[in-house]
Amino acid sequence: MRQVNNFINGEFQPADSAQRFEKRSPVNNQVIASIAEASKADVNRAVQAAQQALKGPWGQFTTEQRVAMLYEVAEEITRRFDDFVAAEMADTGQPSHVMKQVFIPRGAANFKIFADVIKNVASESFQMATPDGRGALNYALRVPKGVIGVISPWNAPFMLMTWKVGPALACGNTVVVKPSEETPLTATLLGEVMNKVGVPQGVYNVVNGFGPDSAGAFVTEHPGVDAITFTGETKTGTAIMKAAAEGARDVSFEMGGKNAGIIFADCDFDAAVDGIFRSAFLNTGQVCLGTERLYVERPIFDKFVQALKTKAEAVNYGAPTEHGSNFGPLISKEHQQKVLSYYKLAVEEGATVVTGGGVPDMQGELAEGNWVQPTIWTGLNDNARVVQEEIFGPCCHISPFDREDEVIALANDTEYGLSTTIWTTNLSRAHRMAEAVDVGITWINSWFLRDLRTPFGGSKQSGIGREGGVHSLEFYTEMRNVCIKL
Ligand SMILES: NC(=O)c1ccc[n+]([C@@H]2O[C@H](COP(=O)([O-])OP(=O)(O)OC[C@H]3O[C@@H](n4cnc5c(N)ncnc54)[C@H](O)[C@@H]3O)[C@@H](O)[C@H]2O)c1
Ligand SMILES: O=C/C=C/C=C(\O)C(=O)O
Repeated sequence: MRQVNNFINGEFQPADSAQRFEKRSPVNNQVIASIAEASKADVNRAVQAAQQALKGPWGQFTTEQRVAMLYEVAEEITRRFDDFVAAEMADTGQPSHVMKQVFIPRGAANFKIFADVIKNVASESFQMATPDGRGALNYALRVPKGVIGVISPWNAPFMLMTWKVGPALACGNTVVVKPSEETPLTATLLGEVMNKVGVPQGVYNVVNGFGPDSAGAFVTEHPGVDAITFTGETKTGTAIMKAAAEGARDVSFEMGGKNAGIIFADCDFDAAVDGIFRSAFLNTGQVCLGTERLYVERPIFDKFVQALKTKAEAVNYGAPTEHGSNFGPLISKEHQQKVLSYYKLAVEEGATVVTGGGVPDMQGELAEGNWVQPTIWTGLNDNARVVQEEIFGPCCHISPFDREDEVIALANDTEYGLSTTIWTTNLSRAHRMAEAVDVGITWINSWFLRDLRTPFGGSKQSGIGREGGVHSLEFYTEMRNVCIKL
């Protein structure tokens, strides 16, 4: 069985305490790896290594040298593409085409984009008048923040972890990464890449373990960690923010969502059905940007529900290694139980189950996997728990609407504000809607179409701060103003 160790100061090391935990496959719940569980002492060593690296060669690198190194990291990820695809498929059980087309290429892209940003960003400068008439010149310097704690989730592990490690390193910081306990494999593989291309020891460290009273809390509570970037559930973000308050350390948070999809009758119908099918069911619904509430203009409501149902009923369940499978399991038994509890609750709350609502009939060892059916409901009020709470499964509730102001109010009736996907051919309406829906990311006639230079993040309880392009620099660098009296 695969033995996964922590990666500290450029070395793969078992835990100080020799403690380990098991990683199970989502497709059949067989144990596939044994993971070293980092103790407080291990996290301490990782933070110290990261602090030392700031003072060592990495701290002396010019921007050009860092940029060249990050390009090499991206190229080595691409050279080892198949290893990353295999590791991520083993961890998540998701289909190979999703890994190959979206998640693993994004890992390499996340290093390249921030190398390009840091290479091209200009420094801000202001000239000012002074009473003696000679004036003064101000200019801003950007310096690394220090050791960045990276706490990442399981749903798109490599993409979401590198989305933070890329900019952190581009800006000259060092990192201590705590990947999700459910998906440690690609963060570990990245350690091999770092060593291969010669990233100095201590720049990239990985400690494995859980959240509270474990590696997650040890990282976020460590006074040597200068700032924390986190992707995960809103309630975890709340706990991490409390830890970050000690020492008044900065945070960047990407958190939960209960994203609304809005379909107007004038949309390109087939494109809208395809887009919503992806947004509700890609990655078995385990995408923070996914649609769990759908509002469809009344004239096309019945036709839309029927079209989405037909597509949902045509998925091919299967392990990623099985030919033709395009729909994977949920990440864990625990998450399967959570999603199924919402399937039950929907019925109790009075939903009409259009399709799904249970577990598919799987054969052989796959019967032990964390499968659920893609599920569509109608008929619930907007205040039903199923319409208000993030489920993070392959499911959505569809309501009809009649007026623009009505659907804006419905879309905004949530504590979250991550993203929305709006389908209409009326450009004026698209602009109006984009201003009115209170989210960080609005997609018009598309979903999850990503330009990595754009600001990415959520409003309300979906996030704090924006990452992407130059916006990442706000968090990953400290800005200093220099004022020169002329
Ligand atoms: N907004 C976004 O960009 C975005 C992207 C992906 C996922 N998400 C959200 O992530 C969630 C799913 O991921 P998850 O279940 O892995 O999230 P999670 O919050 O349970 O865990 C995320 C990470 O935090 C760690 N953690 C848990 N408790 C901690 C604590 N007290 N201190 C420090 N670390 C702790 C976990 O071990 C894991 O590494 C969903 O809510 C989803 O919406 C958001
Ligand atoms: O599941 C959440 C997906 C988040 C996506 C990103 O963070 C990204 O595309 O950069």
